[in-house]
Amino acid sequence: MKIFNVSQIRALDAHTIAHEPITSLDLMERAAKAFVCWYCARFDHQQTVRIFCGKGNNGGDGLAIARLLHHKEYLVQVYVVDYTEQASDDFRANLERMPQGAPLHFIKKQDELPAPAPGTILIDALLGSGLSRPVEGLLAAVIRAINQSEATVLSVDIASGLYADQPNGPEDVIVQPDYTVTFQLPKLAFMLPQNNRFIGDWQVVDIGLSADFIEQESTPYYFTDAAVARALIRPRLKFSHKGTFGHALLIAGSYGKMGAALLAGSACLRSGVGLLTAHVPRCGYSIVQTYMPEAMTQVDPHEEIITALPALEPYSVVGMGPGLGKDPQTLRVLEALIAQAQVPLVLDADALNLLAENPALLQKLPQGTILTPHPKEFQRLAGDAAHDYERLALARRFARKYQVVLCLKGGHTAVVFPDGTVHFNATGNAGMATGGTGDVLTGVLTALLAQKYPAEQAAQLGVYQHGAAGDRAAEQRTQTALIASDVVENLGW
Ligand SMILES: NC(=O)C1=CN([C@@H]2O[C@H](COP(=O)(O)OP(=O)(O)OC[C@H]3O[C@@H](n4cnc5c(N)ncnc54)[C@H](OP(=O)(O)O)[C@@H]3O)[C@@H](O)[C@H]2O)[C@@H](O)CC1
Ligand SMILES: [K+]
Repeated sequence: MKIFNVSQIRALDAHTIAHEPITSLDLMERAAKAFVCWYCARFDHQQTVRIFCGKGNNGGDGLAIARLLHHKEYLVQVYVVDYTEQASDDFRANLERMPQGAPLHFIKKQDELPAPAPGTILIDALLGSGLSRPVEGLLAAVIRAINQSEATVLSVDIASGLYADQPNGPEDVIVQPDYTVTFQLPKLAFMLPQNNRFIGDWQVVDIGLSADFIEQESTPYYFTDAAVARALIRPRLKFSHKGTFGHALLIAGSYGKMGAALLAGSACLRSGVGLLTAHVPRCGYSIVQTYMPEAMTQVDPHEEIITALPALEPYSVVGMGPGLGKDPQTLRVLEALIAQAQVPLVLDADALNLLAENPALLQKLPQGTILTPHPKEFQRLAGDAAHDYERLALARRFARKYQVVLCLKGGHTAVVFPDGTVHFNATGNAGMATGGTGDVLTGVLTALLAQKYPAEQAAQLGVYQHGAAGDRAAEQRTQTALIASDVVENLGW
């Protein structure tokens, strides 16, 4: 699925109106119906719905939603925030369409706001993607009141006050919804951790905007959902043998951190690799042999850390990083690996920290190497960013410059290709913010590269499946109880 910026969304809107063709008022009606359909599937007639409308098209949506819910005999109260004389044409048309007797209130001053009523549903249709400046005055007061209420808050298209494709200021007044129901395509703002409070559980509803336009319009931003991920999966053919699926080498673990090697290794085994060899310090020998009978073990000469690179000939991919530590001898191994590797690499955790401390190595990374930093590791690699949009720009430049695939881990992990395109991931949950889940991802990616998935597709599919396994684990266990081994247990596609 593509993600468009605001001017592209406007162009898509205009293209649909001109070429379907459909009037903008009918398109607004379609959007309102899609919202109402979503609403009615989740909320019953018991709760009063308070709909707060601005005077642009987002407010027009709000009025149309109010009329449709009123006809369905929901208990609706409509509040038009009358902060300006200006109003969009479709807002005005929908105001005229409000049925006689529908409870419609105009709010000109803050003291005309209704008293809070816990248990109500608030629909936020104040401002949509047309936001052009920080919210002030009466609108800001209404937003503050919405945020202070104990009601369930639903934003139409996007939380009022939140920019769809650029950073907000720290003092900006923005609705904090429980849900955002957005039209046709997700907004870039939904992907970024800094907007966490201003998104809630977001859902896309289809309003039939031009599929041709969406296909032809180019964008650097994409969303990897179930359909995209499914299309990436290669079937395992009947006459395959273990050689078909590659032989992975995993260099991981140190004294006290053998768990990282086990998590990465078992995830690799559960992700379809043909053969796995784990290269671990001597202290890890019986641990790996006992816990992962399916893997072969190569022991390092050193008891506690990795100090030697094994001969690489047998292997079709190398994953390095989980639980390594940063000893100078381990750095030598990483340097040798980067210099000698003729196969794809996955570098994670301490391998990334070693890279950050030795940036000259970045220039030497084989093309298509996958790096999987969490935000702190990325900061060490690429420097500071003032906000998430800047971090995204930094990530795109980094991936282009070093011709690597970056998996910038987070709520919607951003998989950045060497061409600078960004593929945000749909799956995963906050339960996965716990030690070891990153090691699991390294194992999954290593297995996919062993199976000859190109680095870009391995990253996109691996990140998706890792998150999906985490979602299944959270369903079984709850997010609170989820641990990294549960993610391994739930791998499989
Ligand atoms: N995409 C689609 O295909 C469809 C989109 N639809 C809906 O349209 C919405 C976008 O509509 P929209 O462009 O009219 O924007 P919206 O945000 O309602 O209002 C803009 C107005 O507010 C003003 N304004 C801006 N910032 C302000 C501020 N801080 N404080 C005060 N005022 C401010 C701004 O003024 P201006 O910048 O011009 O000075 C302008 O007058 C979209 O989110 C979706 O809900 C659906 O109906 C159907 C299909
Ligand atoms: K809104």
